Amino acid sequence: MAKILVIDDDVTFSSLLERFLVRYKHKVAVCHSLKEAATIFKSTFDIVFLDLRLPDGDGISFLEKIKEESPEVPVVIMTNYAEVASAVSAMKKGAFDYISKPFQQESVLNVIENATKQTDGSAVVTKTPELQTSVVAISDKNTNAEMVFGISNASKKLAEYVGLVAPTDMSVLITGKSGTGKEVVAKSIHMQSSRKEFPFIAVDCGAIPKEIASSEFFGHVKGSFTGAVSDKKGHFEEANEGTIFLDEVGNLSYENQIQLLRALQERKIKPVGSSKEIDVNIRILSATNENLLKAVENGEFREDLYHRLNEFSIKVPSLVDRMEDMMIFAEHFLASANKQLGKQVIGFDRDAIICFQQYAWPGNLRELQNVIKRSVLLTSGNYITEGVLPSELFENSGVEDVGFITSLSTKDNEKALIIAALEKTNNNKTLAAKLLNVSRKTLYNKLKAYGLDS
Ligand SMILES: Nc1ncnc2c1ncn2[C@@H]1O[C@H](COP(=O)(O)OP(=O)(O)OP(=O)(O)O)[C@@H](O)[C@H]1O
Repeated sequence: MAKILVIDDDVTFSSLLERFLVRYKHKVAVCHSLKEAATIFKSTFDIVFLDLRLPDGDGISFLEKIKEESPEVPVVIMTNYAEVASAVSAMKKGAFDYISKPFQQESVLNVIENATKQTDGSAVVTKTPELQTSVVAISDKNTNAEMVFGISNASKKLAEYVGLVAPTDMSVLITGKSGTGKEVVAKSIHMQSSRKEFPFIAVDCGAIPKEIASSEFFGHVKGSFTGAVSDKKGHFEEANEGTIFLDEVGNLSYENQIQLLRALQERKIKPVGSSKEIDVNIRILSATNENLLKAVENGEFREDLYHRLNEFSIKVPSLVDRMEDMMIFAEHFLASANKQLGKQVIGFDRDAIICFQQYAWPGNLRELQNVIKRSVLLTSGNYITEGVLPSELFENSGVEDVGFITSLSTKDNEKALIIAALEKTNNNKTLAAKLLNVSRKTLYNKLKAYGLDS
């Protein structure tokens, strides 16, 4: 286990590297500017991964500073292919080695092994406890056991809304396409609320036949109908003091909607066949992947119930709208697939990652999770390769552009993507701009900035 400092302003890249290193039990601190790096850096780090181009200065100057103050700390330069010459000159100035972006997982592991071998070990025992704590805190910020918070703006907004509404007792309607993680969001709201010690009961409203819905929700007494051989508690009573999550709430029959509304208004339920009312104190979270407002307009869903359920609404983004998070989720699903299947697949090779980036993921996170689990099962080597990915990932889904759009948001492969887009469109700038989802003007500015305008 090494203590590693990553200095890179590319948030996506540094987050991927951080997660990868943490998976290998390293302690990682990340900073995105030289100013931040200057405050956090101490000789107690075993290795520093340093980008050469930072917003507030040149990585080489920071390398020189480290070599002056703590010459024993190995510094690994991170470069684009185009910058290899600068990396070599950095090595002349004392850098230990360099890795190219996007990083090959094996190269990173090798460089760490070599770098830690060369240090004499004394640095490891001189670490301060305070540093260890702060480093762990940084590494843990994006995950908890079940839910991964991404780094995209859409994910940040989602986490913010969840954090805001969770401590209140408001009913929340969670919308979003199938497989985006609506139930995970509901659970997270429950776990961040004062009801977290009480039950979280998830009910799939789409799976309950309308004839038995009231018995499922409110329970029944023995003998109240054929088959009611004993008293049964309903979901509302089971969830008492806690949270009930009504998934696919749009599928409830009109009659069941009336019963549900009554229970919500009166906060009392009456089991089928019983004359006794039972007080319930529950919070309602519900989810739908349909347009419930349209169902209201069409008279299929009661407007009064809609407003009861929708005191606050949260939209969970589709995976294509949070592609910056994709590899974070992929790493998370890889770790759980390894655990479930007793395998030790290390990661994804470059072509597999590109394939992931160019696919539309209509089934969202659930599909990504399934693809990864299947791939882990089929992988006999250390890395998931294109060869084990299902064929639908290679079919032209019409969203090839999506890979470009999202990738373009990361600085380091921007130039390569622009070149690829120009090649693909035979140098037609209008089409290339369309493919990259930027305006022609933006493309011209970027061509100029990268010296591609000649
Ligand atoms: N933030 C997350 N972190 C980790 N895993 C997640 C996250 N969001 C979703 N998942 C996983 O993705 C899968 C789909 O999530 P979930 O069942 O919550 O989606 P959903 O939107 O409720 O789907 P549906 O509309 O089909 O009911 C689950 O296996 C879940 O564990």
